[in-house]
Amino acid sequence: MGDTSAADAPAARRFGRICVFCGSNPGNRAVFGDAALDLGKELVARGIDLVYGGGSIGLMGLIAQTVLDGGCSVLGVIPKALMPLEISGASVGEVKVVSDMHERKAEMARQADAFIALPGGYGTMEELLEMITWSQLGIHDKPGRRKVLLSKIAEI
Ligand SMILES: CC(C)=CCNc1ncnc2c1ncn2[C@@H]1O[C@H](COP(=O)(O)O)[C@@H](O)[C@H]1O
Repeated sequence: MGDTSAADAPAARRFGRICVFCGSNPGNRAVFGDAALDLGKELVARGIDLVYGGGSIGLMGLIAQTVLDGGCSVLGVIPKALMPLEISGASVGEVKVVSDMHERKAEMARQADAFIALPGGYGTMEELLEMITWSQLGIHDKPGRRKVLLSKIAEI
């Protein structure tokens, strides 16, 4: 009794901030948007902050707005060149502008304790696979604590 292992600790204590990769489009089925909303609400319920690709459109915008509205912090990481393409209107939460895609992924990985992929297109798959291979190569700086969580991926 009283000896709580890390595996038994509440999620909020194990994962302060989670990186979510997801589509820059809403997709062609309502279930994709539902999944983004559900995950956003779940992060809020567990007091977990979000790091994501910084877009205000598609599933990215949906989950970011849900987490922000729920009172958790949102950090978007986006290359300057992509801002006109992926931010429409106001940005969501704090936005960190980086120089390119490689720096974006590195910064997202640095800021996150774990990764989740929601439905998305080729960009989402590329990001997720890179995080998995970095883990395989030991590039993640806390390999024992980092986890890759694979959710549903669908081409949208
Ligand atoms: C220049 C270069 C190294 C390209 C490699 N390809 C990529 N690397 C990293 N993120 C990407 C790449 N292609 C798209 N993304 C990002 O992945 C996110 C989701 O894209 P998608 O809707 O799933 O499609 C978008 O923010 C998009 O900017």
